[in-house]
Amino acid sequence: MTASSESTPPWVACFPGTDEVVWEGTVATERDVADAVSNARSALASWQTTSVEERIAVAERFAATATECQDQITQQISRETGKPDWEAVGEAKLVPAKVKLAIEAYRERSGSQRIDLPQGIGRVVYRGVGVMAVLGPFNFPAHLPNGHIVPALIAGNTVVFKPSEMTPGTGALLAELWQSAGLPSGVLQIVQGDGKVGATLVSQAVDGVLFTGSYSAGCAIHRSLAGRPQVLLALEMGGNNPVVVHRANDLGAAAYLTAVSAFVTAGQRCTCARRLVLVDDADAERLLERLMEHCKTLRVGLPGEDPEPFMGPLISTAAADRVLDAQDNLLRGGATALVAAQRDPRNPALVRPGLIDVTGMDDRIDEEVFGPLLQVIRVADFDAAIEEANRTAYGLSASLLSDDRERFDAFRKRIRAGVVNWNQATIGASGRLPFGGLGASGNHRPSGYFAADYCSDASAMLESDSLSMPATIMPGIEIAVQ
Ligand SMILES: NC(=O)c1ccc[n+]([C@@H]2O[C@H](COP(=O)([O-])OP(=O)(O)OC[C@H]3O[C@@H](n4cnc5c(N)ncnc54)[C@H](O)[C@@H]3O)[C@@H](O)[C@H]2O)c1
Ligand SMILES: N[C@@H](CCC=O)C(=O)O
Repeated sequence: MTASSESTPPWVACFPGTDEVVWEGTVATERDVADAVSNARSALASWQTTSVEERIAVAERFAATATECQDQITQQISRETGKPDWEAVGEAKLVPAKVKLAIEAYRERSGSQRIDLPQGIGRVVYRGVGVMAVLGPFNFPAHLPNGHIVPALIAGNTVVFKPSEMTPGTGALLAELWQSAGLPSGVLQIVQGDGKVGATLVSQAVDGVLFTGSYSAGCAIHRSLAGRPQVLLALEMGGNNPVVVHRANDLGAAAYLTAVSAFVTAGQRCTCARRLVLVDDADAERLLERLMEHCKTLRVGLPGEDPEPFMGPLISTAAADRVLDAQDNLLRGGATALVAAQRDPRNPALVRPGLIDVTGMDDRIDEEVFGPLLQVIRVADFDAAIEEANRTAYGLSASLLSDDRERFDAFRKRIRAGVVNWNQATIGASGRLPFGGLGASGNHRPSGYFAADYCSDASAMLESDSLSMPATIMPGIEIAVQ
């Protein structure tokens, strides 16, 4: 299933912040990538013409295998990302769960329809788009690529998958599980390597590119596809997500949900809250006190530690450096640290969460800091809070924590985000709902329940089962006597 290669450069993945090798392999050459796409193209005709029930049967075997191998998936995720056990297990469980959801979504959204029309029988028939390139991120190395791969395979596409260069082993394991489930040869190809390998894959004759990752990489892919409108591009990118708290009676719950939104997965979820928007009153102070307490006390640590940490390390020392640099820039620009994010001495990729008041800054930069750093912005009233929440080119997730229904009605009508929550964290999106964002966060609601939509092409068919002259003949055509 892995594209073969003779003299490719080696690639190792390490446990975050260390030299401990957790996966060894090779980087795909241009030739490997071209071969993988060609193999996927050769496998397409036969996979597309198998019945959907046969494809679903393979997906269900994959789900069964992934359930049996839950421990192995958990360990690989944990070794490559440093996620605490509770979190790595949670992600491993999402792998088989996605299959059930994708089958339901396929049947509900891509099931053939018959419509009786005056001119004959109308049918809407769905078939796969073709060869799909899937580019995965590191933060959910199993769940997020799986969210593209499962619906794509069920719909009859073949796939060339490039996992994140930080988490190649989890990607390789997913491909092995499909192989064990009896997926025909060529239908899922895997190529390993960094963004350059991803760019080579996108430049090949693929029919679709299903991407989850950063805005900058998504833009690069978009640019590289200019002039190829026939290639479907589904982009799931980042966010600069706000939590607005106003008229919340239970400030303890508000502080807890805000901390979870901002710091789960060490702040490395696309849906993590980056900004906390507060109407500047006494409640705001009380909420911030509780939140500062969470920042100081929540457990940061490594997988396997007892008691179990809430959050693990960032993906690498470089990623931790970027978060701490971003904090330094904010502080230099006029922000105040309520609790400064700090590196933990045990591992250079471990960072304790930070809470920074940026209200006084003249010029706040609209960028996604992918780590445990929450920026507080105080405003005069609720109207200003919604305006502030919308002050971003992104639009992925947004939460309002409030007991006031009218406030939520105003919020949901005005907020620009694909995921809009009320008295819920910004994270923890349901797989039963569409997922994705507006603006710089992406398009097509990729992943989530609506992934079924871009994995299938709809054909409109008009059918009559016998050939005869229509009842009405168009003007200007003489019909010769038979
Ligand atoms: N919206 C979402 O659902 C979602 C989910 C997870 C992560 N993300 C975002 O992903 C980012 C973190 O993940 P990451 O660091 O792995 O992202 P990334 O953009 O660095 O990489 C994602 C994937 O794209 C590949 N890639 C990079 N440049 C490429 C190029 N020019 N052409 C083709 N492929 C290329 C990478 O090798 C990797 O496989 C954050 O911005 C986060 O918000 C978004
Ligand atoms: N589905 C995840 C986010 C995916 C991106 O990182 C959540 O909402 O918790």
